[in-house]
Amino acid sequence: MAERRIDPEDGAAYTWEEFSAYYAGKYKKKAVEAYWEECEKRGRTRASAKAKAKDEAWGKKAEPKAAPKAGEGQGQSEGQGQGQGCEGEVKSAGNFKVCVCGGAGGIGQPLSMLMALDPNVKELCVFDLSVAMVPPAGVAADLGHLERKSEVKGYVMEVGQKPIDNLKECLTGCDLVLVPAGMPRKPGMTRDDLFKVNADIAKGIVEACAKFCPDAVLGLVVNPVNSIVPAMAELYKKKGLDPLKIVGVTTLDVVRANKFCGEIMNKNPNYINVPVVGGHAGTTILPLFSQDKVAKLIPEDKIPDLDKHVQDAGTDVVNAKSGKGSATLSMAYAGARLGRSVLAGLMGKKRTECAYVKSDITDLPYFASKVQFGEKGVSKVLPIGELNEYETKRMEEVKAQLKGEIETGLKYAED
Ligand SMILES: NC(=O)c1ccc[n+]([C@@H]2O[C@H](COP(=O)([O-])OP(=O)(O)OC[C@H]3O[C@@H](n4cnc5c(N)ncnc54)[C@H](O)[C@@H]3O)[C@@H](O)[C@H]2O)c1
Ligand SMILES: O=C(O)C[C@H](O)C(=O)O
Repeated sequence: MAERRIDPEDGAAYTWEEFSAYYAGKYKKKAVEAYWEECEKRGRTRASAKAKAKDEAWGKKAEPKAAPKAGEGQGQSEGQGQGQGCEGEVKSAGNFKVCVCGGAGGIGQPLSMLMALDPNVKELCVFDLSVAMVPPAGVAADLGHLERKSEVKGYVMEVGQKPIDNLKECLTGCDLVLVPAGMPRKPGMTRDDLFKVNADIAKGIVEACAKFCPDAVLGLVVNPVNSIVPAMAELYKKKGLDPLKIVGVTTLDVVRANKFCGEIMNKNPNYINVPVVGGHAGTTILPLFSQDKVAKLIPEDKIPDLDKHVQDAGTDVVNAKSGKGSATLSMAYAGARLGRSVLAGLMGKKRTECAYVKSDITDLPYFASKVQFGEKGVSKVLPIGELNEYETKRMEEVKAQLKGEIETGLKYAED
């Protein structure tokens, strides 16, 4: 039987013939060969055997790999279907309902587009306020013309109303709710300055999710992530729900670390995956360059500046946009990367991404680290791994800063 290898892009196993045919024309032959060499060898997994059997039962040939690699992110796959039953309540591919709250905003529109393009999304709900720059129904009508199977619906709410009174149809049945609803920074502001206004916005949405889609994974993009995630996760806990359904989206830090590392090392960032741990603001952002096979070759004297570049990247975009918002397009890209991984996990294909969640891997109750997504959302919060001397020192700074930001969130949940 021909050898199959797992493509980290979608976690499925392919023969060299399938793999090279898919990437031919997208990448040079040498790059495809190098990528194949990096892919884990594996006999056909239970999940892919199952998918094939299902396809045959439908009289279909196995579908070609669904999404182009160029311009799209890659979650790391971990032993697709192995050690984890694919039977039971696992949802099948292409059947997910996703909502983007704040879906007509700067991040919301491109994020909605990327999610509408995701072959696993059957229904996409774009929710926003009537004062949004475009009516959500307009965004939905526009996205509804993409030649994809996803059905896109718009939901609008008047300012001052409550999501819990308005979002029953929108949220019921959702598997994933992405939340870029809230105010962005202007030059001179910290993310913390957004706390009160954005926590109130997030609370309204989270309360509605608790009622209408308590099993959904909630990806909170809204800042300050370091405080809003603890606040919302504690609210979930109080309602008897799983606080690990609340996931702080820190994928953009990973995307930036990969990109900047690729620039320095003259390598394709698609082959780099630097874990970024801690939190999502200033010094709490800690890229672990020592843990990636390309990044660990960066000369030691270049690390402090590169680390700072990743920490400051959000502020650099805020300043470059001169008062007209913060990162939107790169954030949408990063959010869609996380979204794809969450949906893959729900389908029974484990994926690993960094995210900021309730955690016991340090002495802080919330922390960003590698997280494994599985059939119910977060299935494992993975340990930080080995740190070098520089990273060990930085970790102390991270914890000192993050502690206070977590407390802000916990206090909000108490009040
Ligand atoms: N986690 C990250 O890495 C990251 C990266 C970039 C931006 N952000 C944050 O994402 C948030 C959104 O940024 P943006 O640039 O898209 O802002 P934006 O102002 O362009 O869009 C926000 C949208 O949220 C909507 N909104 C406000 N209140 C709402 C409510 N109660 N219900 C539904 N929708 C509501 C607004 O109408 C608007 O359309 C900001 O808080 C920003 O700081 C996070
Ligand atoms: O910097 C911001 O305010 C937005 C976001 O957190 C980012 O990192 O780009």
